[in-house]
Amino acid sequence: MVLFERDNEIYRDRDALREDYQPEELVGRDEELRTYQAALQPVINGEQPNNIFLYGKTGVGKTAATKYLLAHLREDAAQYDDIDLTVIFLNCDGLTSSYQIATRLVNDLRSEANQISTTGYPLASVYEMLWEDLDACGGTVLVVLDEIDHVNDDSILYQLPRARANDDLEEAKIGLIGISNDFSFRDDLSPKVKSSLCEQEIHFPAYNAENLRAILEQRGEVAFHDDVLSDEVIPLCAAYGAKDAGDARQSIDLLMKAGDLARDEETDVVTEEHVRRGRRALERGRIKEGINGLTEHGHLVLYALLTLDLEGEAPVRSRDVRPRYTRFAELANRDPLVPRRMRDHLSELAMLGIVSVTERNEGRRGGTYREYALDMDVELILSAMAETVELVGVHDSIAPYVDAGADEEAPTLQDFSNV
Ligand SMILES: Nc1ncnc2c1ncn2[C@@H]1O[C@H](COP(=O)(O)OP(=O)(O)OP(=O)(O)O)[C@@H](O)[C@H]1O
Repeated sequence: MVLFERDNEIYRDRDALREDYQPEELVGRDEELRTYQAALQPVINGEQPNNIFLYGKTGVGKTAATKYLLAHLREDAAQYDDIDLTVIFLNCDGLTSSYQIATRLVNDLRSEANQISTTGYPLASVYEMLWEDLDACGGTVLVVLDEIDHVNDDSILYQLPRARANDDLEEAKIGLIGISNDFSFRDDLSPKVKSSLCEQEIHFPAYNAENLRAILEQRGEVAFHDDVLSDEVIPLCAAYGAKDAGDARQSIDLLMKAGDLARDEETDVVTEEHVRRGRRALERGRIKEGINGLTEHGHLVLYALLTLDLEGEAPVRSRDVRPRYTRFAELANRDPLVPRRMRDHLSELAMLGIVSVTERNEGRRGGTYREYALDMDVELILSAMAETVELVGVHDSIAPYVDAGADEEAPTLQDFSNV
């Protein structure tokens, strides 16, 4: 019996919609690419490279532009005998200190047999090794630090760009390219780091619907068979993308989700309806991830609000959520937070789009206050909160939603008269 059969009615190459796909051309980024290219020109001229700092929100093409231009730079540099170019690309996600970055760079420059341990050396010794290895490498070395805002101390951001001026390097010409989507990171840099790292700053603005359309058309052509996408699919994905955050990654994900839904249904056309449903599914995924990322008290506050909402009590003020939250915290064997901290959790839930907030006015003499209600469907929230429900018990109001056979061990709370 054949269980798996190849289905390629919809996709020509689905991988072209994945994060790791590097498009041959970047569309809608002409101006930024021109500035970036000019900033890299000294490398080809055999001059000391600029330090470059790229910033902009997530998914606006900072990494894609860097990989695209550096691939061309390498290729074009190869035709000049007097240019010896080395590029080291490091994503700083998971690397939080200058020490970790420096040891990674040393190991990237060394052979397998000469790797150093990632702990145990004084920072100054690691820098010494780094300067030696960079000089041994010689030529021009471009170090790209993507997601540079993960690095908590700025020592390396100061040391690397200034290594030559400080006489640490004689042979190698080093250029640092920092990439960040955290705007406060740039603003918080100390003046001395800012002046060396941000020699050339390039801002990548969010994409508008027209940019996103061009990007999606380019991807769509590679990923889908001809005539599979109905006319409204790409404009709709682009319009949603522009409305949300101008993030190309999010728009490409939406196009893929719509394609997957069409494929699962074994239809041979992707329609507007697939996009709309795909958007809802992705949204649910994001919310679920948001709930999963909350702390225990965040879950307890959400559980309290959920039960009040189901009992028809919402919109409800923070002070009226409190008794139930306190009771749930006690049942879970946790010390309840003070009211202000509990309110912070309600605000966080509102920021995630799980809870809606309404500002109310108490009339001429009173101040304003906020009321909270649930803004998400119950099953979705519950599916992300199984552990909390198990810890606290099943409140009467959620009983109809909890699969009876799913967890026979979970206690049921009958007596909520005091909360
Ligand atoms: N101008 C473009 N043309 C084609 N594809 C693009 C363009 N801009 C972005 N993309 C694609 O969108 C996705 C996200 O882009 P990229 O990773 O470069 O964003 P980023 O700005 O570096 O985001 P982050 O800050 O989250 O790392 C990638 O799949 C990339 O190939």
